[in-house]
Amino acid sequence: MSALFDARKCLFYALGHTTRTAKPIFRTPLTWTLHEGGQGAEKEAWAVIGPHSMRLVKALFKQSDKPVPATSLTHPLAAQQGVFPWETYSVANFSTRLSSASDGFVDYTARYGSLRGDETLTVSAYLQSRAELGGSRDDKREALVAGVARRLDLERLLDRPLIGLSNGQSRRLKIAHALLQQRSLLVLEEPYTGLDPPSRHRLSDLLHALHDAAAPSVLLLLKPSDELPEYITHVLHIGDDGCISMGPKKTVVEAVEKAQKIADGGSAYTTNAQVGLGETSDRVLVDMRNVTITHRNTPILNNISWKVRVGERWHLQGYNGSGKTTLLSLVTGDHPQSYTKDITLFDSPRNRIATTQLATLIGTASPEITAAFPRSTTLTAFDVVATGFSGVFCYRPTRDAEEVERVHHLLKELTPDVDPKTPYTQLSQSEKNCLLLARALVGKSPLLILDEPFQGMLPADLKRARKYLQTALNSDQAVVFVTHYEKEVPWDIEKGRYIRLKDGRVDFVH
Ligand SMILES: Nc1ncnc2c1ncn2[C@@H]1O[C@H](COP(=O)(O)OP(=O)(O)OP(=O)(O)O)[C@@H](O)[C@H]1O
Repeated sequence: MSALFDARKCLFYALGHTTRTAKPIFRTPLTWTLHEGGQGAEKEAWAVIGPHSMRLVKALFKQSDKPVPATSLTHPLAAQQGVFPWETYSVANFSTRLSSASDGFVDYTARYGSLRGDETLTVSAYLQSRAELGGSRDDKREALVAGVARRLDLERLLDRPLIGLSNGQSRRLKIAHALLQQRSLLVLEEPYTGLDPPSRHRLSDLLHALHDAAAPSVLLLLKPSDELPEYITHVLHIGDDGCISMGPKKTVVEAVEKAQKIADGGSAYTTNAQVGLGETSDRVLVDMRNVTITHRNTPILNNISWKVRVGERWHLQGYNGSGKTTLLSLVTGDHPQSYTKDITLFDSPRNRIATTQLATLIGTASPEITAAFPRSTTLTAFDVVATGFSGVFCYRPTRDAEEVERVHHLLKELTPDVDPKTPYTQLSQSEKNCLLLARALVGKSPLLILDEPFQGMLPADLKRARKYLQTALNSDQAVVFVTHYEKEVPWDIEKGRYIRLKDGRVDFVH
């Protein structure tokens, strides 16, 4: 089998910058050959770790940065197939939801209501259309889609509307989409973020099998904090300084971990016994009694009763699709069925309290909000945090000096390297996530709903954010923290409260 690319002492320069005046993007000359399906001297399976990994992939395949010398980068497989190098790979990227076609605000609550027009597009129809675009022949298309749906455990979901898929389910669909393009290499950008542990294992097994059979070969792009799947044998690490180190997994990982410990003084996941716990009282902020939610005869939540009191710190857990986001949408008032259920919020029956008022009483951060936040906005970093006072998605002027100071305080604590005047769109994904967490915290709301708030954060940002949650919340603020990973919970989980959902039911609570 041919190599996808062959780089020999290759340096990359930003287009338009001469090699005389500019520094190379990556400081280390790259010598790396990626073979299909891990062929070669050893069967290699590679992961690239570091914030600029996608830039490296684009430089290698699209020459979006200039390779120097020009002869130092070749693409034997593309040459053999008579195609362009960028036609030999597809990318599955997980930073936006599938339904978000525009640059404006995406109404992430639409999934809870009655669906209209293009919102009714089903998983099955979507996959068929992607297979068609991927060039699959009519007579082969059905079988191809059925095979991909089976491998990604999507068969049960084929009749669901796209918009109804949970975060984890839509990730599997994105991988299916990339597979249907039938390229030689599948590049997955942070595929594990937001997946529950069994789904992670299943995905690793699938990627391993695909890669081994070169059907297609797989290249993973991961964050430094991600666990490396077992089947990965080799790692290429790009440091913040642009230096590249590469080789067998164990050697590279040990060296990187050592360097990181020295650089930032230890792990992000330390917890002292009492850190982060609030002072509880008997006042109940959220009271749900025997709540059941169905969508077109599909049961989503089943007979849920749950109370959240002042100062309580809750860890909410449950596998992908178990109903966590739906449960929280009843608390935030985003779910239309919340009006007709037995739910009391902040001492009022749900139908007596306006959703806009709830938005000021609850600070929320979630992958849905991250994906929905307008990308065509002119908002600056400062403005984005200030929208949190009213929980809105458009410019909201600060009212007084106290509000201005509060925004600056959070910017300093959570994004110290970001100029408050920087347009939101120019920031990295990790910086955006920190700002959206600051947005949730800015109003010091009595209730915080933090749904996987660390998703997409780089280790230094995560460490800063977690420390802030441990030390700077008011003791009477109640928090619901959603994560698949106990080590992310900012307080001592033995002392905090816990609720686990399974198939829409409360499976365990303490
Ligand atoms: N409008 C809808 N139509 C059909 N099914 C829906 C709809 N909205 C949600 N669902 C289904 O309800 C289930 C619960 O979804 P929810 O987003 O609450 O799960 P979750 O626990 O938050 O998952 P994740 O961890 O993946 O985010 C999923 O199986 C989802 O497909």
